[in-house]
Amino acid sequence: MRINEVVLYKMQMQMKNPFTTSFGTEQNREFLLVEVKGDDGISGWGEGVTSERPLYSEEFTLQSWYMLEKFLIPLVVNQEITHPDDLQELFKPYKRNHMAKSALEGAVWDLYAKQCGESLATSLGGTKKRIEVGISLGIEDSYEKLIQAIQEKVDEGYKRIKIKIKPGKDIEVLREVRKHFPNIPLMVDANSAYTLDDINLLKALDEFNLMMIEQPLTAGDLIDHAKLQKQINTPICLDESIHSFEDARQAIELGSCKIINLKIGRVGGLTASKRIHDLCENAGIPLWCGGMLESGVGRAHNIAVAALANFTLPGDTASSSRYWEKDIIQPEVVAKNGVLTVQDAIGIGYEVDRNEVKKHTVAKKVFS
Ligand SMILES: O=C(O)CCC(=O)C1=CC=C[C@@H](O)[C@@H]1C(=O)O
Ligand SMILES: [Mg+2]
Repeated sequence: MRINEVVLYKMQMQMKNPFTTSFGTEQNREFLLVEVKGDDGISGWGEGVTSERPLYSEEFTLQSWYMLEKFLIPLVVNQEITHPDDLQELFKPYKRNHMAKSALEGAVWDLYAKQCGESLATSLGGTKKRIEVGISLGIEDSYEKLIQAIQEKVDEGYKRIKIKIKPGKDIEVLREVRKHFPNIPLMVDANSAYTLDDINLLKALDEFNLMMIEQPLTAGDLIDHAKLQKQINTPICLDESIHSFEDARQAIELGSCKIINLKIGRVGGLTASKRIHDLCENAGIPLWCGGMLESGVGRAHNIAVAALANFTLPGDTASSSRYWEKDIIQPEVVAKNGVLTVQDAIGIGYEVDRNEVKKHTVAKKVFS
């Protein structure tokens, strides 16, 4: 497969509602799209899931743009690529920068699947045709608003509800939620807001019959999570501690978690995602696909990867309409009663709406 041209887009899209976590609030999403053009005018698309500020990890959009322009795109443009897996080796000399690598690698995977005449899910080895999804709710500023938001999403049929917690907004919030919703599948995401000094509070979470507690301790930590998991019944799910296959291998060996929230951008792309998937499948560690407030391109990639067999728990890939007045793909992603259908169409399975992309493009560069 020859990559004749690469187009880099910096996008700005206003989300319908602000999304607040323990480290900040986001509404005006600034992210990247990568388009790779092969022979016969076929394009592959990938999304860079950074934000304007390095709040989630050390990566941010301006830095990702530079990483792609200066180092990664030159390795790929005007090159023959035998298989998207080859990019792992090609990108190896450059450390981390996983979201930048994932944006370009994802576009090449989409092009590869289209040229093979199959869906991206199929190219990845995905077998599932339907995917159960949940929804991640940001921190609300009142109990009433949180209860109302949960009720709305339960009524829409989402298969699990994820709420954010942080010190001072945890036990009481969960008591209130469980008072209204004693039996819904419920999980919490702490986004690293706690330490082992909070052990008694973290033990108290066992009372709420949570599916899991996501990333309670420091980003990147495995040792303290392993100590914590031995002392609480609630399964720990890791997000910001799993940036690679190696992290996943060590987390499993140490017993740092019982579940992993896989994010394609965080681990450096679809090839790494497949490797982590296979490792976790063999170790009996279930996965679900996390979200980074993606546009439809990133959402499509998340659906494709969640078609792999060991993605057995509902992920965060909610409908496009939860985030955007109008998405940049057609058709939009629509979860029906908390279930998404994996597209049979080739590649990511959705058409990229070039007019919509143009409306939200604030910078663009063509490499050929
Ligand atoms: O895309 C979605 O709907 C999930 C959003 C979400 O929960 C997150 C987005 C980005 C960083 C995190 O704060 C958080 C997460 O931990 O998954
Ligand atoms: Mg998380």
